[in-house]
Amino acid sequence: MLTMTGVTCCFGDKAAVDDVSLTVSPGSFVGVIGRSGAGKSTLLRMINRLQTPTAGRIDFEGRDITALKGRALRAWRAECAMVFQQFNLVGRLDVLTNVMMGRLNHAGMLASLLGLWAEHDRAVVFSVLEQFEIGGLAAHRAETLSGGQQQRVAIARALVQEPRIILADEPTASLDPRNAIAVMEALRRINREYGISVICNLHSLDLARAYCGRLVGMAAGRVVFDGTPEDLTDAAARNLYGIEADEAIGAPGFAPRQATSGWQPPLAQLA
Ligand SMILES: Nc1ncnc2c1ncn2[C@@H]1O[C@H](COP(=O)(O)OP(=O)(O)OP(=O)(O)O)[C@@H](O)[C@H]1O
Repeated sequence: MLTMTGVTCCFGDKAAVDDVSLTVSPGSFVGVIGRSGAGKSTLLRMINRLQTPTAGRIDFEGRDITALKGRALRAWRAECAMVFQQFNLVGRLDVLTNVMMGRLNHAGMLASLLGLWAEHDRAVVFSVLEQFEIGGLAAHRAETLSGGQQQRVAIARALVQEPRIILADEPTASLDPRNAIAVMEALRRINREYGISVICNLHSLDLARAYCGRLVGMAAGRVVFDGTPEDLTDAAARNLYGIEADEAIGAPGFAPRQATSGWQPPLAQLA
């Protein structure tokens, strides 16, 4: 269970996130929605401590995340993997090496630097690449891939980290609708088949409604909506997005696809 209590983050005298209290149950798929500047990225970045809260407290299963330092903080970051809008891959390295970086915590730094990956780690990575239909790209340099493929590589890297939570910050923002759906399907698969919680900032309300079990709406740093996609009426959405409503609500081409995959074994059994 992830719990945020009275969490605030100020930049100068402006509160980007203002007194937010939220609880996220294990295995949830939560979409954080709201117009640009509402505080969505700052909220996610505080959970993995890329940003330090100015006030309040974040707890995960009895651990005070806000107080973590050094090795304990690094361990927490391995437990809550982050996926970014701009993928954050090393472009000149191949896909396999990029995804292997997600295993650093398991494989050890020296072995990783020398490329001495254990058979088990390689097997886990290849299995995940296959699941995301990018196995054939393992030897390709990351910078030669399309945006949608790069984002699936980034999600594969997050998954092989074996995190408890995946924090995805606008993972579809730079993708066309088809690739956006492929990326959301990858996140859904991680959530459903591995039971990993996903907290995902999304600008497209259609994607948020189609893929998230719970929507948290932010405005001016505060939580102003918290409910299921069904609870979010068009009027409430228009209120949330203000002048961005047409862009967020009306984005065409995001018809959800049904998940096609069956159950897969957890990572530990893949190799
Ligand atoms: N490092 C920073 N320094 C100063 N101000 C910041 C910083 N990061 C965010 N802000 C401000 O905090 C507010 C919230 O920003 P944030 O990026 O969290 O919003 P957002 O909802 O994710 O927006 P977007 O959808 O455009 O990414 C904005 O006014 C932004 O300008």
